[in-house]
Amino acid sequence: MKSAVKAQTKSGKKEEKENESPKEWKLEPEHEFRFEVDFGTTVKLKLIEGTAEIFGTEIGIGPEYEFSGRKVAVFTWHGKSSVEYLANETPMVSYLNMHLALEQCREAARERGGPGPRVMIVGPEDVGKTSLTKILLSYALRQGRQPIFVDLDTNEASLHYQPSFRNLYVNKIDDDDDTPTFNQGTVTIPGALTATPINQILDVEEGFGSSATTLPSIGSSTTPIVYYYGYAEPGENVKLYKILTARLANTVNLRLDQDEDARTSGLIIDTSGLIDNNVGYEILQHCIQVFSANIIIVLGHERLYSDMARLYKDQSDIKVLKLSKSGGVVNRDKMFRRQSQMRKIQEYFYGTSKVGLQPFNASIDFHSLSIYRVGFGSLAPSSALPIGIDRKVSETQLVRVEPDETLRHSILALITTDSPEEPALLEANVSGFLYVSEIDNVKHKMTILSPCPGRLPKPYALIGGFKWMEA
Ligand SMILES: Nc1ncnc2c1ncn2[C@@H]1O[C@H](COP(=O)(O)OP(=O)(O)OP(=O)(O)O)[C@@H](O)[C@H]1O
Repeated sequence: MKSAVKAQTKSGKKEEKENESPKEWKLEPEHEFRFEVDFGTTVKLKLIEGTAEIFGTEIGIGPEYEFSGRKVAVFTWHGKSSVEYLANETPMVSYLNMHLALEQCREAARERGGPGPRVMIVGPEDVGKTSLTKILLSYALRQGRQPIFVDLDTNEASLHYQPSFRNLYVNKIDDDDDTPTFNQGTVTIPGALTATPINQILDVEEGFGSSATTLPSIGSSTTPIVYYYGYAEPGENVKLYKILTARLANTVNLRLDQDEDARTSGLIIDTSGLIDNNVGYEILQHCIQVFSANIIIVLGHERLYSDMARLYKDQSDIKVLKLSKSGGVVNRDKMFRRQSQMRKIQEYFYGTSKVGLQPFNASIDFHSLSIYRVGFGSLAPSSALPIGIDRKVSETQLVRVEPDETLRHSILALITTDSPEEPALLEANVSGFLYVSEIDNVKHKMTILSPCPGRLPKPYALIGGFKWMEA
């Protein structure tokens, strides 16, 4: 069988004119067609014949897929042709073998009724951790599994749901079983720690999500779980990051107790690229422990692999494995990362080019929303902390933020708690995000952009370090 793809570039924000004629590529078996698309440029891609996949998700023959601000690989297992400028050295066979090994663990788990593999993917920045996560999740899904995707990379918001259904504020937390829910049909933003049961095909254009029309009901076991850390880097507030990841792990375990398919399918955990052997290792070991990860895949880093293998050599229940980085993985500079973060926030409120959303502006009184920042640490040097508060305590100290000019352009995470006390506030799950567009100090009002109209569900919000400007 022959696989052929056609790609066409479109650029120029204003005219949106198609400025390149389509090109056609034919892929040999186990070859990859790689391309990078800048922000402001769009590449349309179409599979003409054969079979192909993008980070594990199959693309169909016929439809046009659009990419902007993305770095993409189209891979085929079956193609046949002789075009030598397509990449033929890909580690996809080793990724498939990894998947097959995980499948064996899942099958054994199903027979025993026990837990499936809890896989954590670790490595430095830009080695393809998120891409491997997508591939393993997609392959598992294609075999009828329902793994939970845990995203501990606060730099990115990989979770992307086609927001065809928006009813954020009816988000409910069932106090009895302590399983917070995050409504389907939303995207999360950078700074969030999330766990999402993957039971629908991943969206090839956006990375994660679903364009399926059948969405599970609110509060079902398939809705994502979201906590707000508020910063891009786990090292920014290590104590808070550890508290929230432990909390997320606990909630995931509760979810798994109730859902046999997810339990036997296991977890795939994507991590941040922080691997320095000081706080990076401390955080990794903490995450391995709280999620009871039993398969650690080290991607593209020999030293990290040998350190991890040494650290867990006496724990026979934990396997440390290594896989190589794909030659196609692209380094993203600070600017590109920042643009990706801003785009995710934009999409949270306004949707994507395919599924647009209409957020709502509202003017609310200062006193109708209590905003808290976690930690003095990120705000002030030790010498500037209030007397009697040391930095360790201050990292998780809740500080009430009085609205003023500095709040303008901030992102707020609305949390579902009835109590303004620690730890309820600190560890509450997120029901949605708001953007503060204006502050009126005279009238004591702020203008917020909200994904849905009406009253705020709970009057508490957390603020982190993210600022955004409406384009
Ligand atoms: N085989 C490939 N061909 C082309 N591009 C790729 C390939 N694999 C990954 N990429 C791209 O390279 C970039 C980095 O990959 P990815 O996000 O998977 O790395 P990461 O290790 O998760 O990075 P970080 O930890 O910094 O978030 C992404 O833009 C991704 O789309």
